[in-house]
Amino acid sequence: MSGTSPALQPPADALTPVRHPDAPAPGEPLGSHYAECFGCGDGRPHGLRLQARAGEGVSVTAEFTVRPAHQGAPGLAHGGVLATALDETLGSLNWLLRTIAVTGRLETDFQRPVPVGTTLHLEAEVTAVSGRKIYSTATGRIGGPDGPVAVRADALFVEVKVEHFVEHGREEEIRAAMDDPDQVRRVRAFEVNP
Ligand SMILES: CCCCCCCC(=O)SCCNC(=O)CCNC(=O)[C@H](O)C(C)(C)COP(=O)(O)OP(=O)(O)OC[C@H]1O[C@@H](n2cnc3c(N)ncnc32)[C@H](O)[C@@H]1OP(=O)(O)O
Repeated sequence: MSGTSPALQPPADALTPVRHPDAPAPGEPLGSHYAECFGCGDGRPHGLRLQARAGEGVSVTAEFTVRPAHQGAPGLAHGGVLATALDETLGSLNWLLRTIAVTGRLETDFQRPVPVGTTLHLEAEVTAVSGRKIYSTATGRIGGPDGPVAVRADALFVEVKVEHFVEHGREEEIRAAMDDPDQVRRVRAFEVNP
């Protein structure tokens, strides 16, 4: 069964998303936005280490290989981990818009089981923008980029100011990210428009 709730239907006057002029070229890897990110960082031993690259328009592709630490049932990926892979891929679209945004709603369909050792081939795109609301959709395929869809999601990201992280994040991590001498890493940690 699949379907999208009314909260994820863009309003009739929603705008077509616009790729930021400084967005990485299609095919270019986006790299991790934050080393400690469970979705894409190298600093988390059991993290997903998802690798995303820019696509055409406001779209990305990404891969994530399911490891034993990601199991739910024996030999199968945990559904929450798969939702994380979708969320991370969708979140990386922010870098093409150069908008700071967080997931407000994520609706996921799990259509096929995903065994350990499988590489999930993900694609995501922004479909519409309305004020602070960013509507997007993603699929995860197995067996190759053109293989059958195993998981899919529709999402609503909501634009926030950098204060969202500063006010709500634990101080020690915020401080460490803010004090990073590497300007690019500092900017990417919060996906802030430089
Ligand atoms: C740096 C990038 C990292 C990327 C990592 C991957 C992405 C993530 O996992 S982010 C982490 C998970 N997400 C979060 O922690 C977000 C927690 N939630 C919040 O902080 C708030 O609820 C937040 C910011 C989403 C919205 O709050 P607020 O800023 O007060 O906005 P609010 O006025 O309530 O809503 C704005 C609009 O969005 C809509 N909206 C907000 N939440 C939802 C929702 N869950 N479903 C549908 N619509 C929603 C509202 O209806 C409103 O619409 P309209 O403008 O038409 O009235």
